[in-house]
Amino acid sequence: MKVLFVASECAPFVKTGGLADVIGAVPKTLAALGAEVRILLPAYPALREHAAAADTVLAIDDLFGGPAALRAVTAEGLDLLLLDAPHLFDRPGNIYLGPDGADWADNHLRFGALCRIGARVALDGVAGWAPDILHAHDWQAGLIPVYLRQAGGAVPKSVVTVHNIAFQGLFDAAVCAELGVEPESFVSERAEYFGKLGFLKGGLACCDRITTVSPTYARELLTPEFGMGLHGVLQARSADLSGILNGIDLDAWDPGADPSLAATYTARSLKKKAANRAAIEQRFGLDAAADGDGPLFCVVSRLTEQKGLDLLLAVLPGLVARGARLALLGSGDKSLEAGFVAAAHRFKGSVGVEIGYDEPLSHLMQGGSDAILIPSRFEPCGLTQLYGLRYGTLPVVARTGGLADTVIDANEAAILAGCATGVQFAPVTAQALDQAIARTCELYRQPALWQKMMRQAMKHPVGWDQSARAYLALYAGLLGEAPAEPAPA
Ligand SMILES: Nc1ncnc2c1ncn2[C@@H]1O[C@H](COP(=O)(O)OP(=O)(O)O[C@H]2O[C@H](CO)[C@@H](O)[C@H](O)[C@H]2O)[C@@H](O)[C@H]1O
Repeated sequence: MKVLFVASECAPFVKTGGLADVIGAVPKTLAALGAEVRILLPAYPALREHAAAADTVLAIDDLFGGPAALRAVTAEGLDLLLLDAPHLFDRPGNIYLGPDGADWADNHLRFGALCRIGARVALDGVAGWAPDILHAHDWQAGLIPVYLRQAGGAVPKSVVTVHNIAFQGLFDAAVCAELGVEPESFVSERAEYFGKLGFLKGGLACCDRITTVSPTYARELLTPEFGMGLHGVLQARSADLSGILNGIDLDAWDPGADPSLAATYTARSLKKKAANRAAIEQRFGLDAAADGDGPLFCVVSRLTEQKGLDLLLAVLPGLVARGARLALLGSGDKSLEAGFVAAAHRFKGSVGVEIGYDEPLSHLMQGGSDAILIPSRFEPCGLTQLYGLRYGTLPVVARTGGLADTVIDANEAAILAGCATGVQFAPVTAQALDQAIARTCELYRQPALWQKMMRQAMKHPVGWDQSARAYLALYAGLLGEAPAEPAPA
């Protein structure tokens, strides 16, 4: 089975968030299960070297204002198709935002071009390779099913995965002509959304199947509270919508072999985590923990409304009063950044903050912290709690989306049954978060129980195997083939 992935980011080459981790990881497991996956990505500066070493498989004289080429290369075990269009993608800085912090003014052309070429590869194939399935991820690839519908005739089956419905790719109707979105597609049954062109809306309306990244979020998306204006579109297609939980790359995130850790460890050598904790204390200017102190919490996150970190700011005095400490790595919203920097001054020695994006440091934080805080208002799946589970860094999470699906709350029954892996709280309010932090501190003061939970967390299956099989079964269903073998229990 041949599958074309189309996305705007892919780890380890270019990453702003969890989408990149997924695109960089799941094709490897799909390949191990027998699928042939190619990933179509823009050739940003971070990929230029790979593009230069690649074979040119398609040349385009004019792609929305300049020449372009499609280049095929295998890198880091992934088969990439790089859309080399310097006028659209060869720019420094953030892949979505200009130096002023606003979206690049031509994002409709940049990702419209990605979609246009994605549709062309899906329809005509490239260098003798033609996909059976087109799998588009998030709004940046959302127009492909629209183009396929416009093409008519026999087109490959298409799947759209929603990683985050907060980003929808809405543009002025005037761009339709430039992008080749025909009037037949600019209707409310397809890509029109209240007078605008909606990349994601179009994808959701025109694809064969829709997935999102956890079963709970798949249900939440059907509600006005979580659907962010697209709940009606999703309700109309609810029979075609399912949630397939994200996994993580077990090689890239392995506490037993992680080169970013001060000391590697396994469930049998948990004491070694102390060396990582010491490295975090030094890096963040935190006082060393004394006997009887609370846990070291960490946060590794984009600082946005979604992640609920304003709530954490509100309850920080309580966290510190309980003898706990916090190390935060993140960037995003300027007022949240300023709030955490101010908190680090106010609670010097107990709260340490690094504003920025630092992949190796994010690993060290998982390796050395006791618990990871994720108070998200909504969370399609969330990956940092999965990294936390694998690293024995117990997740303290809002009961929403994939967080609800992956962390087993340490309530009395779960503790008795020996299956607790973290702490959940609801509703997503400062008060409930404060109580969850208090509960975590109580659990931490029972070392035997805490260690048991760490081991339990580290045993929780977080790899891709089961979910990759679910994607294969979905593809097979679309192609009318027998479903893949069920995942082993
Ligand atoms: N400052 C920083 N420095 C280093 N690393 C940082 C960082 N800030 C964040 N990261 C990393 O970025 C990734 C974030 O992934 P998440 O899945 O938690 O959220 P995100 O909202 O980006 O993804 C969206 O897509 C994914 C994928 O489907 C869904 O899991 C999720 O719910 C959805 O919101 C993690 O690998 C994390 O370690």
